Amino acid sequence: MSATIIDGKAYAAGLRTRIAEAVSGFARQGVVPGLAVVLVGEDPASQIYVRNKARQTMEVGMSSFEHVLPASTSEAALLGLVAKLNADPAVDGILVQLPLPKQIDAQKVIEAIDPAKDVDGFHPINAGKLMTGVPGFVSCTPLGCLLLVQSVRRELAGLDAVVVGRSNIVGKPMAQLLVGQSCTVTVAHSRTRDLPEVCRRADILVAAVGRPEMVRGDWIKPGAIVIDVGINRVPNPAAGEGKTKVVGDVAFAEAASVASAITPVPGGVGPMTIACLLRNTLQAACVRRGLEMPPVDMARG
Ligand SMILES: NC(=O)C1=CN([C@@H]2O[C@H](COP(=O)(O)OP(=O)(O)OC[C@H]3O[C@@H](n4cnc5c(N)ncnc54)[C@H](OP(=O)(O)O)[C@@H]3O)[C@@H](O)[C@H]2O)C=CC1
Ligand SMILES: Nc1nc(=O)c2c([nH]1)NC[C@@H]1CN(c3ccc(C(=O)N[C@@H](CCC(=O)O)C(=O)O)cc3)C=[N+]21
Repeated sequence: MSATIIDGKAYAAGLRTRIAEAVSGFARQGVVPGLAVVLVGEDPASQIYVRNKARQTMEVGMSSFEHVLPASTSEAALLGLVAKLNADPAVDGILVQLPLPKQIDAQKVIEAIDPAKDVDGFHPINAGKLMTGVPGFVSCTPLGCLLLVQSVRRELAGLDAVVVGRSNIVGKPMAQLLVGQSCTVTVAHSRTRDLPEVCRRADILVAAVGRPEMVRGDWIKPGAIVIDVGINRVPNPAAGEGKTKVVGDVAFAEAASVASAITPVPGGVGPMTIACLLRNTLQAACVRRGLEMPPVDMARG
């Protein structure tokens, strides 16, 4: 293995420390940023994950408002809660955990969130701002990915970037951010012809597909920076019957022998997503109160 392993867990911890410092500064002025997280349904993995967010929110000194609703919740009831959170002055950021149960139109819910509190950056207003280069909220996962790329390479202008995946929450905003850094960006997806060949052109390869270890070592350009967004739970018979483990969308060991830098799963993009959520909540708290956003996004954590 020759690649630098990009330690997202450590970077995220550094980012949270800088956020906590900024929050304690604001606390002296009587300002406490607040994040509301809404979970619909009892999926145990999501519950653990939402609890994790709540813990990290409180650890940086922010208020956390957790709303866990039954899977049978109606769209109207969820829209009602969103309206209440929009109007609540103690709430700076609102995150409604996706996916939502099928009786609820997720797009309707996303569009109901006040864009000034949309710390996920999923509202069309914020997506449009990203596309047009206007400051707004940038989706947490792509933002975290960009910070990790920049932790190993500051200047990205002119590099060829390939993003595999075109979802609204990861692939598309990731591509926009890389265009913003003057990369030449290709967005690949399930209809892409000869995906391995497309990936081999990438100086920066971002895999956001949701297919365990799909990207192989021989798809990687020697010296490339590889960012693995995938979170896939797969059986792990080596650890015992019925045991599982989490793997990314990239075959890690193979890729690490070709790339110059690579993010692991777990411990790469995932922890950055939550840290960026807290970062965006701080931004929301600043913008809503006319305060200046402290510089928390330095390169190295
Ligand atoms: N680490 C983190 O913080 C986060 C991780 N994730 C993880 O990232 C992954 C992607 O998430 P998300 O964007 O929400 O997923 P989606 O399912 O919304 O999108 C997946 C994308 O991958 C494309 N795709 C699927 N199969 C192939 C294939 N065989 N070849 C090429 N492209 C393919 C799809 O193409 P098409 O559009 O043509 O269908 C689609 O654009 C998942 O593993 C998810 O768990 C997600 C969010 C946060
Ligand atoms: N409105 C909304 N916003 C989201 O940002 C959002 C969402 N809905 N729905 C689900 C996806 C997924 N996602 C992850 C965040 C952190 C980790 C994370 O911290 N992962 C750790 C642990 C992985 C594990 O062991 O399970 C790691 O990669 O090291 C993973 C996945 C945010 N999402």
